[in-house]
Amino acid sequence: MVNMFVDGEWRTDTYEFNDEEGEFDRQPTSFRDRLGTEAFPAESGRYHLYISRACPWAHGASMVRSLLGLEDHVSMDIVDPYRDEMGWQFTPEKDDCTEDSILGADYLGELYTEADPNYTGRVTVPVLWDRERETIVNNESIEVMETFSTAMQELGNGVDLYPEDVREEVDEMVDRIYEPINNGVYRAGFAGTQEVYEKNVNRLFDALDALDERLADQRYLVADGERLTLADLRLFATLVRFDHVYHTHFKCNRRLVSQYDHLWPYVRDLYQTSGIAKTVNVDHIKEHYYTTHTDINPTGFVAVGPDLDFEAPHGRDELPGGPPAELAPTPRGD
Ligand SMILES: N[C@@H](CCC(=O)N[C@@H](CS)C(=O)NCC(=O)O)C(=O)O
Repeated sequence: MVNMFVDGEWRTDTYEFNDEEGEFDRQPTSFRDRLGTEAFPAESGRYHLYISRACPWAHGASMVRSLLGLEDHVSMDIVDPYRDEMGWQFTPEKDDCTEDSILGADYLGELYTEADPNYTGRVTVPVLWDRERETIVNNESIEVMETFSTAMQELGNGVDLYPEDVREEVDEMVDRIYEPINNGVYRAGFAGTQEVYEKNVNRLFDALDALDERLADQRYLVADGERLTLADLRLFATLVRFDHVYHTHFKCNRRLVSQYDHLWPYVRDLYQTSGIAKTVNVDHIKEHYYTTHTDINPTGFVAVGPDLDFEAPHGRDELPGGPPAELAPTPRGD
C-alpha cells in the first residue's frame, strides 16, 4: 500500500503498489507547468526546489541546479531521508536536512495541499515551488531538469547541459534508459512475482551491458560522446546508488556497477566533475531505502557495504571531449 492524498485528505489505505500483473505501477505526476512561460517567467529568487538527497529523480534536479550555477537564483530545501506514514518530512536537526523555508511546514504534503486543497496523488520529490503564485510549478524531475536548462540557463554560469543541436538525441537517450534502468531498478525491487522480478532484472542488466559497451570508447552518452548532458545525469543518478542500495535492497545483483569496465570509471568521472560530489549523500541514500521500504526490508537494517571510492582516478580524460571549462574537475570533485 502507498500513502497519498485523495481529495486533499491524507490516506494510508489507498492503492496497491503493483498492477494485476505484479508490475510496479508508478503514478503520473500532476503539476506540469514550465518556467519561461507568461505565468512562470524565469526570474532570479522566485523559485524554490524541494529535494530528497536519497531520491534519484530529485538528484537530477539538484545536479542541474548546481552545474548550471543556479544556486543563488533557485533556493533549495532538503527533506529527511526517512519517509514515515505521513510522507516526506522536514527535520532540520538532522545532518544535511533543512527546515521548510517557505511555509515552515512539518511535512512536504502541506505544500501540495497549499497548492491544491483538493489534491489527489502522491507526495513526491522533486517539487519546484513558485513564491509569487504560492503554488507548485512542476513535480516531474525531467521537466524540472529541462526547464532549468532552457528557461533559467542564462541566469547561470554559461554551462549548457541541453544544447539545442543535440536536444533530440538527449531526449531519445533519456527515454531509452528510463524504463529498463532508472525505473527498472524499482520494477525489480517492487515486483509482485518472481517472474516479474526476473524479467526486470534481466532487462536492466541487458541495458547496462549495452551502455558499458557504448561507453568503452566515448566519454558521455550522446553528442558523439563529447559533451556532458542531461542524459548522463539521469544515468548517473541511478548508477551512483546502485551498489549501495539497488544491488542488495532491490536484488539487482547480477553484477555490481563497480565490476563494469567502463560504467564504473564513468561514474567516477561524473562524480569528480565539479559541482556533482556535493549533491551526493550516500548516508541519506542508504538510510532512505533500507529504512523506508519495510515491506521489502522488514528489519530496517541498513546494509554496511560496499566500500566504494568515487574519488579514485578514472582515466577517462583520454577520451575525446570533456566537461565544460566552467566545470573543470577539482581534486576532491567539489
Ligand atoms: N516521476 C517522478 C517520480 C518522483 C518520485 O517517485 N519520487 C519518489 C522518491 S525517489 C517519491 O517522492 N516517492 C514518494 C511516494 O511515492 O509516496 C519524477 O521523476 O519526478
